[in-house]
Amino acid sequence: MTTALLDVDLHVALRSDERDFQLHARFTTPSMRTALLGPSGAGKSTVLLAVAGLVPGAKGHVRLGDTTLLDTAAGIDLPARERRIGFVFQDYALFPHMTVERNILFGMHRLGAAVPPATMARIGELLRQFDLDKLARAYPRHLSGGQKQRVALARALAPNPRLLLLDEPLSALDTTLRTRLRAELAEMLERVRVPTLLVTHDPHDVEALAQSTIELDNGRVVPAEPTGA
Ligand SMILES: Nc1ncnc2c1ncn2[C@@H]1O[C@H](COP(=O)(O)OP(=O)(O)OP(=O)(O)O)[C@@H](O)[C@H]1O
Repeated sequence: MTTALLDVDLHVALRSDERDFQLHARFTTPSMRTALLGPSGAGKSTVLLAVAGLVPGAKGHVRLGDTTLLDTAAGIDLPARERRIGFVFQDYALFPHMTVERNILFGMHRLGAAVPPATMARIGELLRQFDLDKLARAYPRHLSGGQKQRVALARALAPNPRLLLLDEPLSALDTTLRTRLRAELAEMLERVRVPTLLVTHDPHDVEALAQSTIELDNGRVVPAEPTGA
C-alpha cells in the first residue's frame, strides 16, 4: 500500500449575491509533485487557499504525512502562519514597495526587529540559489516576469515550508519565457524537494512538473480512469 503524502477532504461553501459554490474535494496523493487540473471555476484555487488555511469556515481534514493541519471533527484548525506552507500566487503578489531582499525576508521575520545573522545568511543563500544576488536591492517593478517568478518562489521557500502551493505559476508569462521557465522550475523543484501541489491548465506543465494529477470539476474530484486491466 502507498502512503499518502497529502490527504485532503475539504468542504467549503462560498456564497455571494449571485453565486453559491460548494466544494467537496477529497483526494490523497503519494507524489512529491501533484497537479490540480480542471476547467475555470472548478475550485482549484479554493483548494489551495483552504489547504493553506486561508478560507474561513473550511471543514474536513488536511494531513501532510504525520502532521494534521486541519481536522474539524477533532477540533484542529492550525492558523495559516502555523501551517508552514509556501504559496506562490498566480500574479506572484510581490510587495511593490519592498526590494527583492525584503520580499524574501517577509515570511521569515517580524518587520522592524533586527534581522539575526542566521536569517541574513539564509537570504543570501536563497538569492544565490535563485540567481537573484545582483537584484537584491531592486524593486518588483524593475523585474522581468521570470525574475518575479524566482523572487516569489524564493519568498515561498525561505521559511523552509513543509508544503509548497503553486497557483498557475507560469500563466503570467509569454509562451517563449514560459517554455524556458517551465524547465527551470522543474529543475528547482527537483532540487528543493518540498512536496508541491500546483494548479495548471497546461498539459506541458503537467508533463514537466508533476508526477500525478487530480482533476476537479464543479467542486468535485473526477474519479481517475482505471489503469490496466
Ligand atoms: N468569495 C466567493 N464567493 C462566492 N463564490 C466564490 C467566491 N470565490 C470564488 N467563488 C466561486 O468559486 C468557484 C471556484 O473558484 P476557484 O477560483 O477556486 O476556481 P478555479 O478552478 O481556480 O478557476 P480558475 O481556473 O478560473 O482560476 C468559482 O465559481 C468562483 O466564482
